[in-house]
Amino acid sequence: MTRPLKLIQIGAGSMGGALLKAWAEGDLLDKEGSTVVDPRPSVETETLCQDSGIALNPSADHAYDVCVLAVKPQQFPSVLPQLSWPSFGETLFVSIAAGTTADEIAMLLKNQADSPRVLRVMPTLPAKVRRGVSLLARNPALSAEDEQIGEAMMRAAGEVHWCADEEELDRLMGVTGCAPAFFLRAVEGLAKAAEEEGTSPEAALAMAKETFLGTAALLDADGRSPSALREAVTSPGGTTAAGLASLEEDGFAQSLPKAVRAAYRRAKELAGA
Ligand SMILES: NC(=O)C1=CN([C@@H]2O[C@H](COP(=O)(O)OP(=O)(O)OC[C@H]3O[C@@H](n4cnc5c(N)ncnc54)[C@H](OP(=O)(O)O)[C@@H]3O)[C@@H](O)[C@H]2O)C=CC1
Ligand SMILES: O=C(O)[C@@H]1CCC=N1
Repeated sequence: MTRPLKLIQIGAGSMGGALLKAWAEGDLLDKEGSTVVDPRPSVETETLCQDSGIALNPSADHAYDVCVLAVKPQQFPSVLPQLSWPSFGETLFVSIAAGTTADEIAMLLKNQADSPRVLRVMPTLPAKVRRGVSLLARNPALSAEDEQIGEAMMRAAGEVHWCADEEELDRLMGVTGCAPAFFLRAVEGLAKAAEEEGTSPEAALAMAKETFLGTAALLDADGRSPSALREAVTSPGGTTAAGLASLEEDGFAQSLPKAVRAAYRRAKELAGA
């Protein structure tokens, strides 16, 4: 892939806005030839479009290399058939939605394009700072160039992992797409614990957040596995061992696999929503 991409993005909310920021900051896009559509764009999106030259809610039509579908899965049945850009002939559709399958999307787009090619991607919110992890699902309907384009887009926002198919993507989305919320829930929980011990809310959040960030930085820099680093924190017969034992008593070992399976079940429910 050598040429900058002309992109149209439908939806620039939480995740769409994060990806847009990563793409606008790099050299992946032909920004003057790209467009964002969102009926109520955030101030951040308005500013980003103004600064980068990306068009926001224009009335004029262009031809686009890629159309990113970034509305909620529940909005797909109403939004996709209404897309009114007639220049979708050769466009690759990239969906970031949980659950909704490539076949369902192609059906919803049947009035917009003949045999639409759909790549399903599951990004993560840290894409906003180019530290995302994106799952991409192989699809026999895609060409090698489609795969290259999809991979280049998601690499501009962090790491990529190709899944053999959509089923694998749905099974793994809890480990990637949802997991930032799981980690952040742990930060919230630790901050609450500090508050319960009499610390001010600001100091409680600061210590929980910095401990989380420091641990992530250590994991990144140190070279040891998470298990080895956990053991390095856990002095034999000490306080961490007591805390970990309490977590295990509460079923901690099972709770994350259970959460990943709950996300998968919800993805299946959202397919066809
Ligand atoms: N949030 C995340 O971390 C992740 C989300 N995803 C996927 O990303 C997608 C978007 O999720 P998220 O960003 O969280 O949701 P948001 O609700 O934040 O974003 C959706 C955006 O689409 C806008 N929108 C609604 N109708 C239209 C329309 N007709 N045309 C254009 N834009 C429209 C919404 O506007 P309004 O709010 O005014 O309705 C909103 O700004 C989902 O499919 C989700 O599964 C995937 C991975 C991670
Ligand atoms: O909650 C959701 O459904 C989306 C997909 C993964 C993260 N957020």
